[in-house]
Formats: sequence, C-alpha cells, structure tokens
Amino acid sequence: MRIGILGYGRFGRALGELLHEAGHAYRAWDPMSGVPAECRATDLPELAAASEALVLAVPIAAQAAALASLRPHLQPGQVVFDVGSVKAGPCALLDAQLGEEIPHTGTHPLFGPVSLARAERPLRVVLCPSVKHPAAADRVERLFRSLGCEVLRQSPEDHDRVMATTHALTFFVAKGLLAVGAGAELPFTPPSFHAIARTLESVREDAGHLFAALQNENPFAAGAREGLLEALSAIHQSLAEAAETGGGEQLSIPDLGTRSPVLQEARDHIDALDRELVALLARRTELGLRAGRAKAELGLPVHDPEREASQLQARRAWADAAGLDAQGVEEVFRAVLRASRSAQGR
Ligand SMILES: O=C(O)C(=O)C[C@]1(C(=O)O)C=C[C@@H](O)C=C1
Repeated sequence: MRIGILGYGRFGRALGELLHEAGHAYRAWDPMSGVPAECRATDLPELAAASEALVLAVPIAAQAAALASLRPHLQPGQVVFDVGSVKAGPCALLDAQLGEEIPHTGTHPLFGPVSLARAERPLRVVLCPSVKHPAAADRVERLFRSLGCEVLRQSPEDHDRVMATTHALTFFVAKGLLAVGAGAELPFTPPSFHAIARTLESVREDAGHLFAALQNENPFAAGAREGLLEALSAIHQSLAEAAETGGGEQLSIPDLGTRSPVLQEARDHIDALDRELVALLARRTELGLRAGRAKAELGLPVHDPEREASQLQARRAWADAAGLDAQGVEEVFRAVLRASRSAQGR
C-alpha cells in the first residue's frame, strides 16, 4: 500500500521508519519540518495523488486545518486515518469533513518515537471505526497488522474514557512530580521511584502539544483529574489525622492473605523476573534486526567478531562489578549473540 504522511514531526517520522522497515513505500509532506528528499512530496496535491492511504499525523489542534486543505485532493478510492491520542473530537471531525464520500477511520497507536526507538513490544493500536465506513477500518487494520501491531477496536468515547484515567492522569501526575523537583538530578533514588522516573523521562521528551491535547481534548480528562485530586486529598487528610491521633489503622496496607512459604514466594519472583528477561530478549532481538538491516544497507556481514569481542569484554566487567561469575555471564551472552545472529540470518 502506498502511504502518504501528512505531518512529519517526531511521530510522523517514526511511523515512516516503521513503514519502511515493513517494506511499505511512503511519502511525506510537512510545511514546517524537513522531510528527507527521498520521501518528500512536492506539495499536498502531489502527496494525495501518490497515496492509497493518507495519515493525518499533525497535532490535534492542527487537524481541522490540515484536513480542510487535504479534502479537495482526495478521491473515494483512498482511505484517511488520524493517529491522535484522543479520539472523540478527531473521529467527529473526520466524519464531518469526509462524510460518506471519503473512507476514513480514527486510530491511536499506543506507541511513539521513544518506545519505537527502544524496540518495545508489543505494538498496539486502538482503532475507532467510522460507522459510515466499516471497510476502511478493515483496510487500516490490515495495514497496522502488516507492521506487526496488535489492533483493538473501540468506540471513540470508550477509548477516551480509558485514556483519561491512564494516559492523561499519568502525564498529570508526572507534570506534578516534575514541578516539585522529582525529575531533577538527585544523588540517589530508591527502587520504588525507578518505574516512575522512566515515565518522567518520557513526559519530558514528549512534544509539548501532546500534554495540552491529552488534557484539553479528551472530554473525560478534567473529571479524571478532579477524581484523582479528591482521592489524594482524602489520603492526605487521613495521614494528617493519623499523625495527630497516633493511630495508623486506616492507613494499614490491606491484608494480602496467608503469607506464601519462602520457597513459593522466591519462585514467584523468579518467574516474574524471567518473564521480564524474555520480554527484554524480544526487544534485544528487534534491535539486533535493526542493526542487521543497517549493516545490510552498508554491505556488511551479519557477524561482527570485533564488536562481539568488545561486547563480551564489557559484559564480563559488568558481571565483575555486580559480584557475579564473569565466565558464567559471558556464556549467557555468547548464547544471546548466537541467537541474535541467527535471527538476523532468518
Ligand atoms: O551490532 C551489530 O552489528 C549487530 O548485528 C548486533 C549483534 C548483537 O546482537 O549485539 C549481533 C551480531 C553481531 O555479530 C554483533 C552484535
């Protein structure tokens, strides 16, 4: 399928790379950011004429204007979809501007430039079909599946309701933490902070317009924020009361039932950890494939003994520093490298 990307910001560019990796031809047009010559359309009419599917990858606030300028160049055989993080408004806009004539659907890829660069998997996409165009939703679903994505169908409202209490609230909390200095260079941080530190990083790296769109364009976000603030002040209040009365009953952690025996508990943790290791190996394989493709373009072979020698040396040193058996860790990485090479050879 020939794809046209309208808007070549960070997401448009990352989507272009994903399309390219999956073997799709794409062109892009953006009056603001530099599109590389090899995939740049001359102008909007040319982009529209050259594409079977058009992706609206502009900030939500710019969607109406972008769609209005695209509309005169569209044909009924094409399909148009947006990739915005909220869906009620954008889906209504697509319906209003493209109507019965131009097939369209709303989508929200639950990944971005940062998670793509980190080769995080699975890639998930929420698809909000227009009742006017069921076949368009099927075409776009097939396109995302060809990129290795899992596709989940939802109504725009159901999508926005879930996003209000997850995406919008996460960004809201992260903004608050950044405002109180939790994102600053700190001399040390406890493990309980590590997961949220990653979130602070992505919030900091995300384009500024995303925060405003998540909060202001999602019809359920303000209610979710109020609910969170109420819940937090109730907790704050009960902490203050407990400090005054010396009591702690209402703050006690709920009883999790009978304690598991030590062995069971250790095994449960080991299982959880191994699951994370497998997910990490999947990401590592993906990155190996990416390195392989880059080397193929340079005419280099899969096996790079020099790079592997320096990798093994570094991993031995990391093992030493962690108090592990360096030889054992080296063997693990030899197996990882063998698997990576064989994945590239597939
Ligand atoms: O860095 C590369 O060139 C890769 O292809 C990745 C990788 C790896 O998995 O780390 C795999 C094979 C090479 O021999 C060296 C390293």
